[in-house]
Amino acid sequence: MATPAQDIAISPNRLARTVSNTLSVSPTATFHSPPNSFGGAGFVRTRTTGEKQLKPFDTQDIKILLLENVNESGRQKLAEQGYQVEALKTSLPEEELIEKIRDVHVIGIRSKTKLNERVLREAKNLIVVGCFCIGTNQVDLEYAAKHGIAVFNSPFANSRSVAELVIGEIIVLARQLGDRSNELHNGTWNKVSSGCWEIRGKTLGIIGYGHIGSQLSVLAEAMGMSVIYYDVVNLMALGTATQVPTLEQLLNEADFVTCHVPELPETKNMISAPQFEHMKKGSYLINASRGSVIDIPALINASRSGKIAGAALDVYPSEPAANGDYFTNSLNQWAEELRSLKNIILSPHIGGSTEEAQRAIGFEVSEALIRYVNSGATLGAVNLPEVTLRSLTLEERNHARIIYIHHNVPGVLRKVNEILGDHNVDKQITDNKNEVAYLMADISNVNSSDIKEISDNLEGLSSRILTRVLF
Ligand SMILES: NC(=O)C1=CN([C@@H]2O[C@H](COP(=O)(O)OP(=O)(O)OC[C@H]3O[C@@H](n4cnc5c(N)ncnc54)[C@H](O)[C@@H]3O)[C@@H](O)[C@H]2O)C=CC1
Ligand SMILES: O=C(O)CCC(=O)C(=O)O
Repeated sequence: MATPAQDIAISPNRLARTVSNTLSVSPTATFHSPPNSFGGAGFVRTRTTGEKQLKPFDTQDIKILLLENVNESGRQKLAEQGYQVEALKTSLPEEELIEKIRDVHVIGIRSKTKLNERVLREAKNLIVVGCFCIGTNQVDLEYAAKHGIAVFNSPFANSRSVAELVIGEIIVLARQLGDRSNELHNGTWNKVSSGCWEIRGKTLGIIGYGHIGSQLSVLAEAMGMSVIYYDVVNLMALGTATQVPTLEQLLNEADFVTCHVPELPETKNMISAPQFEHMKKGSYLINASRGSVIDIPALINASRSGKIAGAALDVYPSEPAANGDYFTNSLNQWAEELRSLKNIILSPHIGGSTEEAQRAIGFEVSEALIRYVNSGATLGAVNLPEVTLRSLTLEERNHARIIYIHHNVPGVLRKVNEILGDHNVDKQITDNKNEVAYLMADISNVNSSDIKEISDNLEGLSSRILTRVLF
């Protein structure tokens, strides 16, 4: 038998074939018989660490759809696992998405693809969603959890990029640099200082002091700004920043107001006509969070009246699906009016679009997906309880990992353990989030015929949402 070190050296194709030592049962997937290698002399190890690599079923059977130009680092990592990966540069119209999603076990998206109930209902084989971004508002997280679909994101890999963009925008707005640049592009020299300012000594008001807001706070202070912030949570101030108790106070005091809150019902139109009233005359507004946070017609009025001296928007209620698409009134009815305003920076949702951020997100999210597909660990999942078990080792032959996602109702553990009762349950862990519970158990003394029986019995329980057996 090959030693683990020798196994590492085998060709990728052979590796992909030979690691097919596990199976998974989803509500609709057909049962995959354990390969002959299960428990036999041909059992192949893929790591040198003594850790046994579990695989859900033949690796080449795992189908992954990546949309919205997910970074190559992520695509490559997933492909290296032997999975079938299809990567598209754009998001898809809903009907096309529904056609495609029926077939896949894993989908990777960014902020544009809407995985709503209508779409997820058709995703019969889907076990996991990777949001290659921070925001997860584009996914119906509750529906996904109730159907055993885990959702992962990258909680802070692009935070710094957004914070740096905002610093740039503060200076560009204060100096009317966008307008000057446009004028000169059009052949007009217009050297002015009226209404142009240094940012030193000005007050930055940050709404939402999370990963991005707090990072921005540090950068802004380093540039000589005073920072105040408003957040629904009481949070430790960095540097000499100060938390203010109300949004109104922040709006009254800030020269620059910047929004870094998630898309929630409570943050919809958080800055609308009454809030513009509270802002200082000649102040500036920045939004690189979500398009729903600012009432754009109210912003257009505030700009036309001179209440605000400028604004920078990176996000919009409706955003084009692909590069090259038009940003016109057919997309947002006020688009052309917005485009005509003075000292308004409009960027195409690029807050997190840097090489550094996209590469890091590609690695981070693809790793979470691989971990989930191969070992069932939910660490970092945003909609399921976070559950993990230490890896099975190479010595643990004829062990299987049971993953049972179920409704959180009384008596389930007893029934599950009755089903697992003929085997030694080496380790078991369970946790719940809202109405959904996630159970992982490693059992030993399992042979290939037991696996189908265990799986069928678990699938027969009324509490079952999704069963997977990895070995
Ligand atoms: N333009 C872009 O490319 C990007 C945009 N984003 C957006 O930025 C948002 C913020 O990102 P992070 O800082 O990482 O999120 P975070 O979750 O770390 O911080 C959000 C903060 O907002 C606070 N908050 C929630 N509701 C609030 C309310 N009603 N009023 C005041 N504060 C409230 C929270 O308590 C939290 O401190 C994301 O949800 C995402 O939508 C994120 C990355 C890139
Ligand atoms: O880069 C993207 O596509 C989305 C960035 C973003 O808005 C996020 O990370 O939430």
